[in-house]
Amino acid sequence: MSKVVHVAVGVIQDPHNRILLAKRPQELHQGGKWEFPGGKVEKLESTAEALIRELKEEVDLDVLDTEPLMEIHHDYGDKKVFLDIHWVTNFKGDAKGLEGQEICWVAKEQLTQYEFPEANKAILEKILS
Ligand SMILES: Nc1nc2c([nH]c(=O)n2[C@H]2C[C@H](O)[C@@H](COP(=O)(O)OP(=O)(O)OP(=O)(O)O)O2)c(=O)[nH]1
Ligand SMILES: [Mg+2]
Repeated sequence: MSKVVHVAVGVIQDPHNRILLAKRPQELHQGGKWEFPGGKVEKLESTAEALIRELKEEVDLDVLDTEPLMEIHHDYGDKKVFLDIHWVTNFKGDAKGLEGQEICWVAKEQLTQYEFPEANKAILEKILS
């Protein structure tokens, strides 16, 4: 039995109600698909700490405040994930793809035009409800 990867995920919303998406590098798990920025929670780290660290590392944003949105368990067959998803509506800075990844701010009603990993279906439903 492979163990579950605990991932902190941020649904980052700007004052124009746009959401930040990042493209997963092709060579990674679920590569080429769009994701909400985030990454693995490390040992001895809380989800909030992981989210703050990952969003700084990946998109250069300083998270000021987060709010729990939902939790998703998903089995991709080759990998099991536990996504701990938070709203991020209070942050500082201008988003940049610091790891060379493509990023974009997308109006909520345009989100359905992007290809996401399977686990994200439930997140999309929640955001759009
Ligand atoms: N960040 C993020 N990950 C997601 C989303 N949806 C989804 O299924 N995932 C999955 C894909 C990956 O298996 C995992 C994210 O882990 P990660 O980004 O830290 O790991 P990685 O693939 O970069 O792997 P590694 O090289 O760092 O070990 O969660 C999402 O919206 N955002
Ligand atoms: Mg990541």
